[in-house]
Amino acid sequence: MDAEFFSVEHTHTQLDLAPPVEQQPEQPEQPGPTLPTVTVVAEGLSKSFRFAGEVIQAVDEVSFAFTEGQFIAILGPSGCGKSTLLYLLGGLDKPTSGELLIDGVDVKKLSGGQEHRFRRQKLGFVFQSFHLIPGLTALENVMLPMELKGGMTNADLHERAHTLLRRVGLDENRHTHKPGKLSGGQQQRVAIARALANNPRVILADEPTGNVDSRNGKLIIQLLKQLAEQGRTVIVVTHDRSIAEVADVRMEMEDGQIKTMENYVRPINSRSLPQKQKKGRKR
Ligand SMILES: Nc1ncnc2c1ncn2[C@@H]1O[C@H](COP(=O)(O)OP(=O)(O)OP(=O)(O)O)[C@@H](O)[C@H]1O
Repeated sequence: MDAEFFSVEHTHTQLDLAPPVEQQPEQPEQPGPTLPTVTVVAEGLSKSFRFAGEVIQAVDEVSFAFTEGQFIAILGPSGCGKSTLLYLLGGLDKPTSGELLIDGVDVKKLSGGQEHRFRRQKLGFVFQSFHLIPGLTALENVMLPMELKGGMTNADLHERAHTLLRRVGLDENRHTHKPGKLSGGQQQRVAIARALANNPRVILADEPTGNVDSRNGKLIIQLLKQLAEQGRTVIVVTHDRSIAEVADVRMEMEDGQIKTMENYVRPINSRSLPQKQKKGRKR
C-alpha cells in the first residue's frame, strides 16, 4: 500500500516548537479542530414509480448529511427502497422530488454533460454482480474510467491501474485476466479498484458481498472500511450483518422512509437545502 492510501499528515507538537518560556510571544488564538467535510446531503429526497396504474413510493422524503470518513450501512427488508436510494445518490436514477448535494454541489443544477463528468470524478460504484466488462482484462476494466476522464498518458494509466489492483490484493499474475477467469471475490476486488480509479470522495456499494464467499466477503468489508478510514464516504446497501457491525452509521429503512439512524448525528457544518413545497402526496 502506498502513501496515498495511508497518508498521515505530520503535525508539529507544542514540544517540537515551543521556545523557552521567558521568550514565549503572546499566543494567537488557536483555531478549533477542523470539521470533517460534508460530502453527501439529501433533503426530502423522494422517488416514485408508476407501475400497472399504481404509484409506488420507493423512497419517501429521506433526509441526511454524511461526511468524509464515514462508513454508512443502509439496511432494511426487501423492497423497502435501499437500492433506489443508492441509485438516486449515484445519479443512476433521478429523484421525483427533493434535493441532493454531492461534495457541496447541487447536482440538479449541472447540465447533462457536466453531471456525468462530476459524478465520474466524485463517485465510485460497486455492484453486487460486479458489472465488469467481460471483453476487457482486469487492468483494462480499471483503466477505463481514467481513460473516459482523460488527461493521462497510456503509461500512467497502466501504472495507476496496476497500483490499484495491488492495493485491493489482486495477484499480479491476474491483472491481465478477463473477468470470466476470475473468482467472484477477485472480480469484486477489480470492481473496487475500478471504483477508486478517479479517486472519488464517495463510494456507493450495492450488496458488495452478495456474490462472494464468506472469506472474500470479509476481505471486501475490510477494504471498504479502510477506504472510509482514509477519508472517503462509503455508503453500502446490505443485508449482511457483518457489514452493519463495522459501519459507523446504520440506517434502517422501511416503506421508503428512514426508520432509524443508529449512531447518526447531523454534522453541524452541513448546509440545509430549501425543500420545494409539495402539492399533496400519493402513496
Ligand atoms: N423501475 C421500477 N419500476 C417500478 N417499481 C420499482 C422499480 N424499481 C423499484 N421499484 C419498486 O420500488 C420499491 C423499492 O425497491 P428497491 O429495489 O429499492 O428495494 P430494496 O430495498 O433495494 O430491495 P432488495 O433488498 O430486495 O434489493 C419496491 O416496491 C420495488 O418493487
